[in-house]
Amino acid sequence: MKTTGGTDEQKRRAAERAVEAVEDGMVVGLGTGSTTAFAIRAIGDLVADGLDVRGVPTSFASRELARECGIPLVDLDEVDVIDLAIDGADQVETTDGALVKGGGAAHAREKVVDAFADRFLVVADPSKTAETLSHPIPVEVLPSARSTVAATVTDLGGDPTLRRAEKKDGPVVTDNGNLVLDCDFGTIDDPNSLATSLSKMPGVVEHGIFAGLAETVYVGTDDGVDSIEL
Ligand SMILES: O=C[C@H](O)[C@H](O)[C@H](O)COP(=O)(O)O
Repeated sequence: MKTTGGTDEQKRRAAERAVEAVEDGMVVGLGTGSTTAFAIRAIGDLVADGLDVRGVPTSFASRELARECGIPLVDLDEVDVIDLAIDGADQVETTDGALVKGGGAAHAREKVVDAFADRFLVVADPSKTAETLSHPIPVEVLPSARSTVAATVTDLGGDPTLRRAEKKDGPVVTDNGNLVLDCDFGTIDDPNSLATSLSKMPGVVEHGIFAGLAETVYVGTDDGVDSIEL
């Protein structure tokens, strides 16, 4: 399910470029995933050198990593502002920066943090970029609404698949105690319209289309970083 085509070097370059925007005194949203992990480690190095920041984690995994890296943490409801959020993506539309997120099932908390942040920087590698979105959309659903949401997604032209756990029998259960339907809509010509339709479905907690939120996408390459300004 997750796109893993990029190299660690590409991910690290993108992440470290984004971390250049972190300044003393900031509250920083800490996304989830293998690319953002490089950013969290880089912020941890800066904290060890004396940088004063507080991080708002977006998942159990990002909280755990940030703790290991020595980053002081705060909960979202303890802050009035998030100055900057850094987060990865499963697919990035290069024309207007719409994203698909949630390959790690963290998109519900990520969307709250990324949308609330004054600046949202995306870190990615070239395997994530596309002219048009086509990655299946992760949809977090209340467990009791799994079948009704799946039926409505099918009516909308999508093909929903319950995300299965890899080292446990049964489904993936999110940090919020819900299930995930990966919904394949083929090529998505109008992400905003699909996002609106998914948001309206009773039982949907959050979907993985992040449209109109990112300020800049940093794409790490083999010899540098490409910036997509949005
Ligand atoms: O739920 C997970 C997040 O949305 C991740 O940011 C996304 O899946 C990208 O992760 P990675 O950098 O590991 O490809």
